[in-house]
Amino acid sequence: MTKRQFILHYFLLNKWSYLIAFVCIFLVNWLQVEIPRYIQQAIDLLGTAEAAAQHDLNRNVMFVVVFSLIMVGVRIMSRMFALNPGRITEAQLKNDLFFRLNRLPNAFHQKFASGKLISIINNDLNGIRLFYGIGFLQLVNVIFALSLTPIWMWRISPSLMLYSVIPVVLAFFVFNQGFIRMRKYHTQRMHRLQRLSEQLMNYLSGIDLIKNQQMGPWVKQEINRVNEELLDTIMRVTRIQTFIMPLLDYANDLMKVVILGLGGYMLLQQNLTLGEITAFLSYSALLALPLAQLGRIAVVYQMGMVSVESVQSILNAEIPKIDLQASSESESSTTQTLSVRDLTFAYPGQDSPTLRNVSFDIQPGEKVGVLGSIGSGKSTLVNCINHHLDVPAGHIFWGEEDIAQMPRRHWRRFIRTMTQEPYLFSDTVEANIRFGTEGESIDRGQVEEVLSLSQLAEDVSRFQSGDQTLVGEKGIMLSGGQKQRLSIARALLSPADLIIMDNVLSAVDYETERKILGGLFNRIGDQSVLVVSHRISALESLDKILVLHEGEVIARGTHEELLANSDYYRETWELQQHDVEEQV
Ligand SMILES: Nc1ncnc2c1ncn2[C@@H]1O[C@H](COP(=O)(O)OP(=O)(O)OP(=O)(O)O)[C@@H](O)[C@H]1O
Repeated sequence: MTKRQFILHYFLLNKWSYLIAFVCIFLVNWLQVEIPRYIQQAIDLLGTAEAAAQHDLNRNVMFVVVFSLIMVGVRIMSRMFALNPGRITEAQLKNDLFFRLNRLPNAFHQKFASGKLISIINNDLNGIRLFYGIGFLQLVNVIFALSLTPIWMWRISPSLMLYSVIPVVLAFFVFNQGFIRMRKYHTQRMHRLQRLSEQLMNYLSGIDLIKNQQMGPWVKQEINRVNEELLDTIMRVTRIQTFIMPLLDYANDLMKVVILGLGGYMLLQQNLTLGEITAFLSYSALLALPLAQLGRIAVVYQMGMVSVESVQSILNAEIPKIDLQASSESESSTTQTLSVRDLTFAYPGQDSPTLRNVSFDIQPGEKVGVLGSIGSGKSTLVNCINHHLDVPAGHIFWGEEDIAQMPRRHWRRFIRTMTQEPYLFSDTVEANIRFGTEGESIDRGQVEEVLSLSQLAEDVSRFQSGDQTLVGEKGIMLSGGQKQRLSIARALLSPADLIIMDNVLSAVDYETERKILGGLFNRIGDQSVLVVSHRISALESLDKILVLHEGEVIARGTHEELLANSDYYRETWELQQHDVEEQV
């Protein structure tokens, strides 16, 4: 979508509202220029003593009063219908952005820092709300005011009108120069706001580390630097604004001087009446507000344009074509075989691949383990299987279906991944377990069952409010092991055909790990499981274990077979035996 199409698309969302506002603004402006006409006639009738003139005078005064009252009502309506679309557009855009962000692949989120996204959603959408609300109202108002008012002035005296607008034309010229300069700074301001938000998010996420490592002064200095840059841009915009905004006011004052001077001279020459000069002055007053508004329109317009660009950087980000396909509603009746065939994967920009020629199958109901040292590519393999990473076609299959050709939403109905860094929401234990299952009929018994399967029930019973205890932001109130077990409980609540556990038990002791896995395998009889770990104790009871080393599968088999055939596996096992003995 181009910028123009974007603006039009959201404009048309509220077309009826804008249409009513347009008519109302026209009416207000028409009434505004009509009223001085009656005032003019009334003033010119003041010196006449005839009864007919008295009647005309009363009629003119009545018109002024009635028109003024109508104008109040229409003005309120014009504001309502012109300002509401700004709010509606902002709300609609928030929905559109969240929808898009939810569907964009991981590659997008890796490039776009969360702080920047938050700044776009808060600051840039603010700019768009003003653009579609007050921006529209003031623009239409100014167009009508600046076109209707001079026509009426022209009708009274073309020459006085031409002389009196000279100051305004000059002010416009200078104003335009300021407008061009401001555009650059408005873009800079939005980008610096995004950077500040990005920095703040970064530092707040690591606030514990910053305190522990006494990095406070350095962080303060960094934030101060970014803040100073932002302030500098804001000050530049303000300087230009303080210079050009009053210029338009001065132009209006100057216009009045011309009207009084030149108009007074014309009055003496009897080319104009007193009423006509009064009307002229009223018209010049009518021009004062729109001229002052021009400055604000310029700011709103520029902020709106910058904001549209930022929002478009999200809305125009490409969702992979495959994910746009409607996911088929059919559920698999039986679990399929997962086949990884000759998978080689390199991250973008990497010379050597992280995974090399990896091949294995997970049969329905089979429990498979992957053992590998730190950095051997275990998480990369998991993220290829669950399609977080863009895997090449023809290497990972679910039954006969190539997962690279499957919409991700469809694929994730069959697969559940528990990661080594569980994410918890700032809510209660129960809400975290139930998260994402709204609409499904899950009773308390099921919640208690998964709590006990993940060996968390005892911990939760010790919490002051049981499973209604608030876990704090990102689960700050829980230990690392409790967080991991809570994420296991969450994953167990919603069924899946293939469960992947990526190092999820690294923060629990060997005994708890044994209990969790034992209970888990009992419960998930027919489901396939892939357990990834660098601890052999988590894998030894599985049907098959793959040994991953520097991205390659260097051995495979059962625990006993590997002890007999793989030196790497045996040495790792012997080393880990000491840890087990220490914990027992
Ligand atoms: N997003 C990424 N972009 C580029 N390289 C990456 C990315 N993620 C991981 N890598 C690299 O890929 C290699 C394998 O990482 P991976 O996280 O898969 O290992 P792992 O076996 O899961 O390690 P650990 O046990 O520490 O979790 C590492 O060298 C890592 O630096």
